[in-house]
Amino acid sequence: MIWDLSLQKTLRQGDSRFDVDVSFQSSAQRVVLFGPSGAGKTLTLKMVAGILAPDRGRIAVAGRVLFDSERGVRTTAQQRHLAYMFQDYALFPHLTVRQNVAFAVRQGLRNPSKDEANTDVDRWLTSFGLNAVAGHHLHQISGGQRQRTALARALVSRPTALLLDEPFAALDKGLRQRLRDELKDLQAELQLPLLLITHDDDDVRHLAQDVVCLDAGRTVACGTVLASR
Ligand SMILES: Nc1ncnc2c1ncn2[C@@H]1O[C@H](COP(=O)(O)OP(=O)(O)OP(=O)(O)O)[C@@H](O)[C@H]1O
Repeated sequence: MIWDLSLQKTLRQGDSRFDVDVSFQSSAQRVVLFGPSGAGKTLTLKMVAGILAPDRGRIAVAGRVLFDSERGVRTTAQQRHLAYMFQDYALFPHLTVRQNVAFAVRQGLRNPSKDEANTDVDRWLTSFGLNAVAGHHLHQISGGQRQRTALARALVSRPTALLLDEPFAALDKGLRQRLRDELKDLQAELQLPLLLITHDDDDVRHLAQDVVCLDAGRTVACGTVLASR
């Protein structure tokens, strides 16, 4: 089993309340989380990443138990060693492409210097075709290059799995297609478990080995979600 999740959490904000009750098991490496806006996809990914604590449940990825409320297992996000890529990429605008990628391997609190040598950083800058813009700041590069910078930063820390929240949402159709293919090749090469959120049917068709559908905070049969589109 690659993904073994059972998550329960209640969130409250003022008078409103949102209940998450998500469970799924999958032996597929590439799993897509699919569902309408507000279904609880990002909350689910944040719980897997260790950014948000479930009230109860169990999270195991590729055989490692990351959280188990019954057994008192609660690993931190750092201990989980998963790479999480946010919807807006969460890159640092004041750093260059190289510094953003190197950020994940920095030592201590100091930002990486502009041309500090690091073979892992070089490897990913080269793999993603970012060498020519390595010294550029984020406003000087394209949307696709920003997306690749975020992916390179996620991979440079050698994660044990990749969690991506709408990684292609900000891109036009052609670029989206190309980067989707690149991601698929990369995942196959590294054999990294991948959990990806999307709204896009094409992502589901091309990337998913397994699809988990969410609606109103719950795992539901995919027939209903796909049919309502
Ligand atoms: N801290 C919070 N307190 C209360 N409710 C919250 C909190 N965070 C998120 N929610 C609610 O939980 C629901 C699910 O949010 P989530 O971000 O997981 O949706 P999503 O499926 O990722 O949607 P989208 O596709 O639009 O990104 C939303 O209705 C949101 O308002």
